Amino acid sequence: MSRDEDQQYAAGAAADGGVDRLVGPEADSEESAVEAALRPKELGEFIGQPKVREQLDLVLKAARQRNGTADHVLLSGAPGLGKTTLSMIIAAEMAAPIRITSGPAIQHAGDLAAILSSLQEGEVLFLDEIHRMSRPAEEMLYMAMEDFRVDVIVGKGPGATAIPLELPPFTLVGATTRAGLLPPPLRDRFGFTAHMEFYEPHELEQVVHRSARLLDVEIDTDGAAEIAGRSRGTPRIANRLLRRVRDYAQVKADGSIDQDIASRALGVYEVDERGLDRLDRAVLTALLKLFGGGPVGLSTLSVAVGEERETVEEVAEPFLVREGLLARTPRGRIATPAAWDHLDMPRPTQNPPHPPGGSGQQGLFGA
Ligand SMILES: Nc1ncnc2c1ncn2[C@@H]1O[C@H](COP(=O)(O)OP(=O)(O)OP(=O)(O)O)[C@@H](O)[C@H]1O
Repeated sequence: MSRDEDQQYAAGAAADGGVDRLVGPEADSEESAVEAALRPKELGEFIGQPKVREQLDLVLKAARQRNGTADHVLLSGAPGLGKTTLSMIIAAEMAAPIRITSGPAIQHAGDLAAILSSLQEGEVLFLDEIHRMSRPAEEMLYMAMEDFRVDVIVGKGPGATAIPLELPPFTLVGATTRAGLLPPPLRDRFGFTAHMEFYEPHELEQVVHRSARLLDVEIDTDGAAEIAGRSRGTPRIANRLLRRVRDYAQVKADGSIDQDIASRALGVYEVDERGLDRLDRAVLTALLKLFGGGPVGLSTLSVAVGEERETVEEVAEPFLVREGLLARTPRGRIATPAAWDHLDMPRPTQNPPHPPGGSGQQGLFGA
């Protein structure tokens, strides 16, 4: 297909709202049904995270042998790495039902009491974003986790009384993107804590192959590798990119995916070989072209790319930092040598020029 045809395809995709932050790690509102279909259902099907799998397998097997309830589990890690999936696997492996809720949905202790008091014996309670629960709910959870009991407060003021309520044993699976935000008394009440890492490219390749099989799409090894390499270490993004490449293959070719199709399709969606999208590249390009690689302040950089400060800081920068393309320093943002290479720009041979009114200090290329 010609470049013009690809551009027309891109315009059509944009009109569908399809190109907006294709590489964002959070699920978008329409994604949950598709994700449900692609979730591994048992531990043996779960790809990657070998240590977490091995340890969790022991925890669950031991609980089953004792005919007991599994210890409370805390899962931490970036969005889209499989925390929800793993919580469902825990329930399935324990042949237990699962209740799913999230920290922001529990604003009052009463909300939590209602959920806890309706749990069945052995049920798994998945509490996503557990670090965003209200303080009173969090305190109620301490007792529930440790003693399987809550005090329900009836009445207000001096006449208020606490009525103790026994709970059946249950397994709490808490998920958080930042374990460090949890108060230590809460963290300490989990019997098993697992940190989920970003996935290796070969693991994401397996995710892509598995999802392609479930979606009934033909894909070869190089096609899967191409998608995996652009998926930012995140299965959710790998699955999303696969679906977009599938669209392209269906509309523009015979429906099967090879490296050429994958690379053209993701070119249309402006996701480059390393997984950077348009916003990431705009930030990097401004940093290199306008500010000679920095250091430059976040506000200035944001104005230069026409985005909010928060967008640059929270949406673009974390991945650029993780990829070793940008560094945050007390003097401002600086590009690393790898950034010049990635954008195919010659590395400056001496100290980069300083931004107008800049600090006059040296960037990574400094002596
Ligand atoms: N190890 C894995 N193997 C295969 N597919 C996976 C794996 N981990 C995640 N996925 C897929 O990635 C998608 C996102 O996973 P999941 O919803 O579990 O992530 P999460 O960490 O709970 O994200 P969030 O924090 O945003 O809720 C799901 O469709 C799931 O099928």
